[in-house]
Amino acid sequence: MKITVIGTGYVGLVSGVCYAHLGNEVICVDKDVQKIATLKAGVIPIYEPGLKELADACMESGHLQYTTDLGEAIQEAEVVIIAVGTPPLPGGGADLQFVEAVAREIGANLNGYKVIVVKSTVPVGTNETVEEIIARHTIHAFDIASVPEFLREGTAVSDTLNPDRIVIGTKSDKAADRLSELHKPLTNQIVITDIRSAEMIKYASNAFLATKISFINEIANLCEKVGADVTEVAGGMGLDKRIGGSFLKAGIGYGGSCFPKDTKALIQIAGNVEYDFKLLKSVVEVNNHQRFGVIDKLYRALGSLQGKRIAIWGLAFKPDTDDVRESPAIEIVERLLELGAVPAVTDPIAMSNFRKLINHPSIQWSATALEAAQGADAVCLLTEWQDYIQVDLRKLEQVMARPILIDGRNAYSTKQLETGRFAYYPVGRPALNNEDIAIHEMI
Ligand SMILES: NC(=O)c1ccc[n+]([C@@H]2O[C@H](COP(=O)([O-])OP(=O)(O)OC[C@H]3O[C@@H](n4cnc5c(N)ncnc54)[C@H](O)[C@@H]3O)[C@@H](O)[C@H]2O)c1
Ligand SMILES: O=c1ccn([C@@H]2O[C@H](COP(=O)(O)OP(=O)(O)O[C@H]3O[C@H](CO)[C@@H](O)[C@H](O)[C@H]3O)[C@@H](O)[C@H]2O)c(=O)[nH]1
Repeated sequence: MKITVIGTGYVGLVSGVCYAHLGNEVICVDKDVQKIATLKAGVIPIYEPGLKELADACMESGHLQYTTDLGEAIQEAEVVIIAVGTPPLPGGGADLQFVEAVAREIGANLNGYKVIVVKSTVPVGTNETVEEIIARHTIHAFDIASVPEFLREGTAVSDTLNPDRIVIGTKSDKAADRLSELHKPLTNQIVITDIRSAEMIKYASNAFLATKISFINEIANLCEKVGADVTEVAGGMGLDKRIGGSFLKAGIGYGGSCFPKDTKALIQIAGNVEYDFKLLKSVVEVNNHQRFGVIDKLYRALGSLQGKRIAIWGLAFKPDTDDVRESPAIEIVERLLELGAVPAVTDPIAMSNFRKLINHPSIQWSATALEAAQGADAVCLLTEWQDYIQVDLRKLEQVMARPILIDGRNAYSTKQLETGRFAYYPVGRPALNNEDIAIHEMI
């Protein structure tokens, strides 16, 4: 099938490469001239395991092309996929300007029947707006379909090639058949539904996963007070098939380009029809608060943070990505700076993206975990990178000024900790060797 994917971000690039890998003829388009030049040179502008190898092979086989020429790319295609960004507006709603601009371009360039797919995450009703915009600019027939994307960053290629389901929302049998044909090699689990339900499935899925995370974080906070261990609790809960064990890892809360944005957008979608989504508002509130548990524990361990060197391990919102969008590390580092601490930050690949957001003179940029920990009063693990989990704790203890380890991701086992004398503060599990100095009301 001839496919054009508009937008070569995490979703557009990964989807385009994977469709090409399946043997389709794919053109990936972006208006960012620099990005397309980089891609043409064989360099992948995002960190995503396995993507480069797949993209190289598809380029070599001639199944994948990159261009900035949107008009020609649209004319070449049987299926046009919109995968541009829908970033949050200041009020929390989704900014649809990129989607709408692309719709106008599609309308202006249609040269015959095509299936137009909206893969970007968009509020309910947006596909209908896209349809109207295209129709206003063309005399040609076309069908519209909502095919939301469920990939996760860091595992985007394997998620795309092995999806749990493909959702196709359309009122056209022809579009449903064509898109089922395209996705059949990936899964038998193809859900054909109406457009509005497809749009809602995406938001409801993200909101539900975010709810699981906030729920387990609340249970973790309670576990700390009653002396239970949240990892045991989550393990015991997750064995119930009705609950399921995934997305029950307590920590410093969710970040990234999707959960924070999509939960707020769904609250606004509800508000627009005078529905007060109380549960989801609480999910967001719990998440916003959860990250400051790290600061609270630093206070308990150290008292005043003025002048204290605090090593921050991990800046990305999760491992295996260089994405720092809405990473809890941002507000944690900002709070440390406000409190007069000296954050010594490190991340295997997200440092330069983080530096674009915060470049305060007090921040010590460290190349390795041990360098950040050198002379530190405490280490805070914020992203569970393998390198950090496997660090030699004996060596760590030797380089630190005080052996205090705040584990924001419950990444260390009790067995690992037996080797050192760390005052250890996990999330929702009993602390070890702690002699709390001060307990402050932080928020
Ligand atoms: N990032 C994820 O993990 C993920 C997963 C599922 C769904 N989504 C959703 O998919 C959409 C895309 O997300 P992303 O993270 O890939 O975004 P992104 O910001 O990484 O990439 C968007 C790309 O679209 C390009 N673009 C914007 N306007 C354009 C135009 N007129 N013509 C051509 N290119 C244009 C931009 O230059 C950019 O390269 C969003 O709606 C997002 O919510 C994202
Ligand atoms: O048990 C858990 C699971 C995740 N997280 C955090 O939640 C955030 C999001 O993680 P994850 O879902 O793995 O990454 P994303 O790439 O943001 O993917 C989510 O957002 C995408 C964009 O909409 C969707 O396509 C995916 O299905 C959805 O999982 C990260 O900060 C994680 O640290 C937890 O704190 N506890």
